[in-house]
Amino acid sequence: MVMDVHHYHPFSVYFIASILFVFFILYKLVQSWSSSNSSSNLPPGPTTLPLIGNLHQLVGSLPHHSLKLLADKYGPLMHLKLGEVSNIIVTSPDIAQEVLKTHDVNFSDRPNLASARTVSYNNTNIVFSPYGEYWRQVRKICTVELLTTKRVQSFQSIREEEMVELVKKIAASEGCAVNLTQNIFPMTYGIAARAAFGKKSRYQQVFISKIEEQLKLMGGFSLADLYPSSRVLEIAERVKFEKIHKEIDRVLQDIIDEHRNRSECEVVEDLVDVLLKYQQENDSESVLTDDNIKAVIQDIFVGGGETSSSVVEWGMSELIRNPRVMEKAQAEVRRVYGKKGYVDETELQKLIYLKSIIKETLRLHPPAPLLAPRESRERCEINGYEISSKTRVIINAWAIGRNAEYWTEAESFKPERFLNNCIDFKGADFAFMPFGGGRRICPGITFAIPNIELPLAQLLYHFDWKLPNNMKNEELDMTESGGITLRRKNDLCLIPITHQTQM
Ligand code: HEM
Repeated sequence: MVMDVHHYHPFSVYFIASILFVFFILYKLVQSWSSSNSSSNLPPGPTTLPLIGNLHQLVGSLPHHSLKLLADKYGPLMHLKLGEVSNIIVTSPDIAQEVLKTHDVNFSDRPNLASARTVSYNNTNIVFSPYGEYWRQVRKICTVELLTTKRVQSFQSIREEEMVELVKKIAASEGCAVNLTQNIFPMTYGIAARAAFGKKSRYQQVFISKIEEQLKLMGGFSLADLYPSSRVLEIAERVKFEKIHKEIDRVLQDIIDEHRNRSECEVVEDLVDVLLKYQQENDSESVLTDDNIKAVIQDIFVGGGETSSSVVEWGMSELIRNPRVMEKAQAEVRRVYGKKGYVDETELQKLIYLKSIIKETLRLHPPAPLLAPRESRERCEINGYEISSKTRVIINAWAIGRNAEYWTEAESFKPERFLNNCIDFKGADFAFMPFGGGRRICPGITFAIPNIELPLAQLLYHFDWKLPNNMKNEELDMTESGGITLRRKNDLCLIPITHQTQM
């Protein structure tokens, strides 16, 4: 009996404590549920669940797909709670215009994401730096020194050299299946690397593979970004990236040191030189640290390599699936370059049909389907709904590009829709914005376009193409992969047949 009492007492204390704890959790859940479902003036959206909000509604397919399905039900301005964070999802050109034009300044911030902090040297790259003086400064250096039309033209010989290598490699596999994906990505990265840190660096290959590894880790939603109040998740996120970040950092520091130590006469100025010069010349207040420089070089490298390659890859995929378009494009390229006998940059302006093919590819396969996340700085109203400060903004450019209200036969690949009109991707047409819009629009458009036009023109001029294993054109798999950019899930493998040019 005595034993029983002794045994019973401690148990009952734990028991009561556990009951109280369960009640406390239930109370918190109900509280968070009712607060997230009660605000009357939020944009419409599905009911949120305790703790996870609407996360369960994004499970199972790629985020831009599930967000489109939800928007079909709840409208083009939708509210979702993802984890503990309020988001608005924009799925129409009108609302995109409100965000990117009418309220441009208010939505020019980026959220402070745990997943980005380590790799972006504490948000000191261009993409993730908060809207303000530092962002203005680094963005300006890059646009003025690297991304102007004149500077981009000066990289012409780099592009042409890399293309010759590509054509040679493909021609060597005449009649056999070639993995185009594995040829295109390194080539475009090679161009970006040479523009950013000069003549082929001995670090180039290792840098490319490390960056690809890092991009894979960055794909998908990160728990730490969904629950920013959790210190544990934040630390876990940092640990996840620490090893790869250290490796990349070592390569970048070597590149910077190598640039510092070389003699002036051997220099053809590249981005690293420009940033180092800026570092030396400026007063201590606006000086760039080595970490700032590394953050910016990474931006240019990833922006310059990853996105343009995926457009070339999707463009070739669509051309194979649409033989009529392929023939018309080949006829144009072969007519324009027929006399010359080779493709260079001087005639690219004449490839009107190819340009419309690239626009159509960007409409259906924007490399950044949800652009880059934004965050509101202050409370504001859109369409009569209240958007509080620090709300994250996701613009579903992929869904807007496929919206049947704005595009006829929206799911079909029809480059002709871009002929004889001036719809462009420079930020004025909110139904078509693969490069985003407003003051944080992609600054790399001028750099990107020749990196897409030139390889496509080469591939169309030199080769006819067919699918391996007697596959029919329409059977080509077009599944997308999840990740930071919208790549093909499976590599694109095609058989090249060298085209005999008639002089
Ligand atoms: C087809 C090629 C490309 C596509 C589709 C693309 C797309 C984008 C998008 C959607 C954004 C976010 C814009 C926004 O928030 O509204 C962005 C930002 C950015 N892109 Fe690109 N990009 C491409 C090529 C490039 C290139 C070649 C570079 C540099 C050489 C580059 C550098 C950047 C940078 C630095 C930002 C951050 C801008 C800021 O936050 O102020 N991009 N890009």
